[in-house]
Amino acid sequence: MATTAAAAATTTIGVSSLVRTPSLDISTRRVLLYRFDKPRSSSSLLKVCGAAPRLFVPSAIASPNSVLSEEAFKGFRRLSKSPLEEGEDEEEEYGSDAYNSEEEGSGSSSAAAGQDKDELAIASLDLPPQLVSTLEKRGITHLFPIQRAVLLPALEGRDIIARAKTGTGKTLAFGIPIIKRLSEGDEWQRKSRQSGRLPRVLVLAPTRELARQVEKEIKESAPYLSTVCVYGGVSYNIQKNALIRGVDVVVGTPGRIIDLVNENSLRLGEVQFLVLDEADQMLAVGFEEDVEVILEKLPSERQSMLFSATMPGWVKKLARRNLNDPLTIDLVGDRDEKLAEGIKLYAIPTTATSKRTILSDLVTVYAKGGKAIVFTQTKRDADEVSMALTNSIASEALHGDISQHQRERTLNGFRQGKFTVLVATDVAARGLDIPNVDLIIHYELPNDPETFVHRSGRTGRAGKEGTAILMFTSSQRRTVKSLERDVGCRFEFISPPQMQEILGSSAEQVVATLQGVHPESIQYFLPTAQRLTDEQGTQALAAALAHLSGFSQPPSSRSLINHEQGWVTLQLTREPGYTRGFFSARSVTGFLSDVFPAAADEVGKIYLIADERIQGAVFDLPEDIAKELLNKQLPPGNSLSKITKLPTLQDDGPTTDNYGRFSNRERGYRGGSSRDRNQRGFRSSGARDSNSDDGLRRGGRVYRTDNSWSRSPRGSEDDWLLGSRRSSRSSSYGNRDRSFGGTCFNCGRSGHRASDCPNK
Ligand SMILES: Nc1ncnc2c1ncn2[C@@H]1O[C@H](COP(=O)(O)OP(=O)(O)OP(=O)(O)O)[C@@H](O)[C@H]1O
Repeated sequence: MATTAAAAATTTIGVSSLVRTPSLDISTRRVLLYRFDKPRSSSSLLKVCGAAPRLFVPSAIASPNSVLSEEAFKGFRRLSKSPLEEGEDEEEEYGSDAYNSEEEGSGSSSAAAGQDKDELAIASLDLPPQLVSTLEKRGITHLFPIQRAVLLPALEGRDIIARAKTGTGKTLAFGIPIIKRLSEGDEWQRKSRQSGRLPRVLVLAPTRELARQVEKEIKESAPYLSTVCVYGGVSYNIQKNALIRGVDVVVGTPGRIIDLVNENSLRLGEVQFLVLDEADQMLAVGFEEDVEVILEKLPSERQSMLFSATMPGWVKKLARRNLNDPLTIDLVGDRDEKLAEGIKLYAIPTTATSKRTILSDLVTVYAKGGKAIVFTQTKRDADEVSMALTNSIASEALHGDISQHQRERTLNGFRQGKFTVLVATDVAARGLDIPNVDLIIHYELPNDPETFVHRSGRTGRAGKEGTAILMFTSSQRRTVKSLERDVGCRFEFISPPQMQEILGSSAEQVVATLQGVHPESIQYFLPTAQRLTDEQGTQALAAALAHLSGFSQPPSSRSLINHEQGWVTLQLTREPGYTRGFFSARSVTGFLSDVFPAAADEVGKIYLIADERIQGAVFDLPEDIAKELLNKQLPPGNSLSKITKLPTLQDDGPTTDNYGRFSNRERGYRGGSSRDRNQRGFRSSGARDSNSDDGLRRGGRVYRTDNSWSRSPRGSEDDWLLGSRRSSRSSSYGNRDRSFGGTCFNCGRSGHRASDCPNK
């Protein structure tokens, strides 16, 4: 048997020799650190990695003797396909182009690359032909690194603890060896025909969606096995009937499995393979007790594989108690970037009021009509954000309060492209494998680095490219930096898309949609189109594009500072000779009072330009006021202009809107204003609601202290009280305990507030 032979070929070496062996170290680094340039095809993971990973990193709970199965893997291929590799019956078995054994020894790099790739070719492994063919039909022809790393030890029957980046094929990493082992031998032939047979494989998943996905992956790879998925929220009957008919693989969530076990519909006495998928998430969603109960009911003679992104104490304990001398396979590493290659990361500063407007612009510009998932912290946010988006972009919410039936309909609709934006909470979207998601938006900061990795990992799957954007407020800037450190990634900081970009992307999306219009429909419109073109030329087509893009009316201007509609950002610069003392925010308000008092009254945030050679500031004004101001005669030495791009601004360090000492921070709510805010271009529901919501939801987020991530001790809904009290204390009164990172308005020096200024 290939398995036995492979086991015999296994080389066992100690950890220290692994670490000391430079060639091994180098090749592993190649796997872990290689960056994608522009991988596009599903096999690009292989192209990029070249060789399979070589290092199994033992953890505290792993065997001290980790196994280097490189040689064994080669042995597995050689033994399984010896005629090919030894040059016997080559033509007869595989045809002349199946494998060029001469190239193997040529030493040319292309030959080496070919060899690496061939090494991973699924067809050249000793797997059941049916499995090879179903995988091939799904475009799966070569093993991904985690699949290669797991294959041999799993076939040897080792218990395994494994970690790999998101979307890199963990399901088939355990799926392929288990399917192979289930499908071989006389016992299988006999058992596969028995009705009422008991499951030999149990896969535990933390969420229904993940369980469904694992079921799908196994069913599609091995349709000849009976795979049943059991999870809560749907009727028991269908699941029970399937179990009664006889089953090979049960995939499910712990709660429903226990229910079925307790009423004797599911008997676990013949389970030979246990898989714990996303074990750390079992803890996060409160399944730890259920998992422990299920494990106690399993036969002790079995093989167990545990996949987990992190190793919290409970998972370690679980592994210690239930796994037998496990081999740890870690393809992530602690110091390397934990995100799959090919995911471009951006971070964008926002404010509570501008978030929703920016969100739809980000989707327009960065998803370019493709699929996007927006992550929120709470179910209510998911509903509200989805509702707000629906005005401009087809979108649906996914969270735990939505019935299982509707959740499945929503996911199918998203998969099929019936709508393009899914707004989801973390639990609902964990582990989802939706092909071709182009964009992930973290509308709210994730609770911890792992959640960030999992959210972002919904894009850039199976070697494809993707984009993830983190939205944050100025008070969260430090958390963003910590996230970079913890995840080992770098964000590119971006500004909200400019109107020109939004218009351009909207038009491109319309053009893409036009390609889907049926030629027969087009025929009906040709005469009118011809007439319009004759009369107006390209103007007619541009009008149609503008209308279809949702811009029948010219777009209203937007602030570059907080992106609110109906506001514009102006830049004031002053020649040095005309400045009395330091140029400060006070200088701006003084200037406005002199030139146009209404502008001084309405001015929004003021930021000083961070260029020592320029004395200047940028600030927001309502569009109509700005227009009037720009027509005023200015005092000598001052110049004022409407800008389309923000210059670099001085430290926005204060957690408060401190520049607003001279500004109208609460302008959306300020009583006593004589002006009608809606006329001013406020998005009447958008701006106001989003502000209050975000205030409400501020809790439940992580309060990061001492560089550690911690969930607030209280539940997310009432947590905001704690959070908002904290934040209101710091925003209204300033948090004097913290060092102040901004610039004093009085003397212009940094490090203290104007109220504490020694020169006041
Ligand atoms: N060898 C392969 N070649 C091509 N595609 C593959 C291969 N293995 C898996 N895939 C595909 O890659 C996608 C991601 O796989 P999978 O969902 O197992 O990833 P994962 O590592 O479990 O991700 P997550 O951690 O996010 O749950 C799936 O659509 C799967 O069918």
